[in-house]
Amino acid sequence: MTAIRYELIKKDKQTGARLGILHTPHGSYETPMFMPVGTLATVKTMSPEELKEMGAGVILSNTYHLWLRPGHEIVREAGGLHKFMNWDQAILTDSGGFQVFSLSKFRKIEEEGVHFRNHLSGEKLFLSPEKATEIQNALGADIMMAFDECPPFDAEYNYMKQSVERTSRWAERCLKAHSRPHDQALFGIVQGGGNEDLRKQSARDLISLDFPGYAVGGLSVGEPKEDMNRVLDFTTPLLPENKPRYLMGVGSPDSLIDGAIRGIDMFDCVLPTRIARNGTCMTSTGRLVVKNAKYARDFRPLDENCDCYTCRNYSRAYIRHLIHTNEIFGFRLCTYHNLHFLIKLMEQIRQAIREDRLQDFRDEFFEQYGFNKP
Ligand SMILES: O=c1[nH]cnc2cc3nc(NCCN4CCOCC4)[nH]c3cc12
Repeated sequence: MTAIRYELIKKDKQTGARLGILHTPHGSYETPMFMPVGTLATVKTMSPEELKEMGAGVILSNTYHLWLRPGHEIVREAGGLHKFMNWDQAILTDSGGFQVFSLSKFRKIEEEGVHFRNHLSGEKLFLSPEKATEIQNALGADIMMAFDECPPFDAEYNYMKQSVERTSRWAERCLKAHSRPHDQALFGIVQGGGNEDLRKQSARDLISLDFPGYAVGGLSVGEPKEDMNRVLDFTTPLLPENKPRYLMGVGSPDSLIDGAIRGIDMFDCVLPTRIARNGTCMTSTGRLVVKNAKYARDFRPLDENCDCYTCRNYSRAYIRHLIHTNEIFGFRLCTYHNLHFLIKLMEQIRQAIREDRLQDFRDEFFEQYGFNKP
């Protein structure tokens, strides 16, 4: 018996989307789902109560960042991440591989692991599949990720092939090092860039190791959205229907819809929380940069179709004033709204799957939001 179980409820008749339930030791959640990112054991400016109020279920934290600060041993002594951050729902931790590649200029990849520098102090560090697994076992997230390499999307074919094969060997080492498989589900991460044969090889290798869930990695790294969709078109069908599929680092409204259409169940991204702190908000008619002077006397809510706490109680003029004066409450109001917007979008996607009309929903949403039609 593994820590999590994916229950397939129904498939959309118009697309490759599916409605499911992800059962975890900290609750069961409908999929497709969006997972807010709380890199340093907090979804920036949000309290656990506010996250629950808006319908957040699974949230993310980052192995690399928590390893550096406060250190995984402190989190272990606190009783694990759930206790430490007072979050009694589900948690997923990324394995640190992506952060090493995205944060550290100097890095040396060897079979054993990756040598790199602490992005804060410059001190030399080393992460291996075993170390990344030990850290995640100490953090105690319900879902943890295998230690992988996320190469550039346009990496040279032979490099990409070597990287996929090493990531598969690392995945097996993570499984062997994993000390709590009944409490924490370890997901494998499919790599291979934009190469169909390498994606097939990576999926085959990982499926042979029988993970309880699979992530599609190596995407949302700057490649055009058409490339991401093309890769998903031939990758998600390779993955077992009865296991969850997680597309890492994806969180714009169009990509969430297009990922769900291609059979993705789980998404995460810093986008909604990051742009909120810059005063940029997602609304049903497109992005709204509330700090723009044109909203100085606009007393409407951010989004007239939204019933979130922010939109029920505050105006664009007030939020603009807060962002303009660098008031933290302004960041909180925009963050609350953006996360609520994406969590509600996932509910609309799930309802469209129930009604076998996700393609129609995509067309309506793209039209209203202002995304160009395919
Ligand atoms: O292959 C991966 N392996 C393990 N973790 C990942 C995390 C990932 N996160 C992204 N993209 C995040 C892109 N963000 C979009 C918003 O702005 C910040 C970056 N792509 C990712 C790929 C991987």
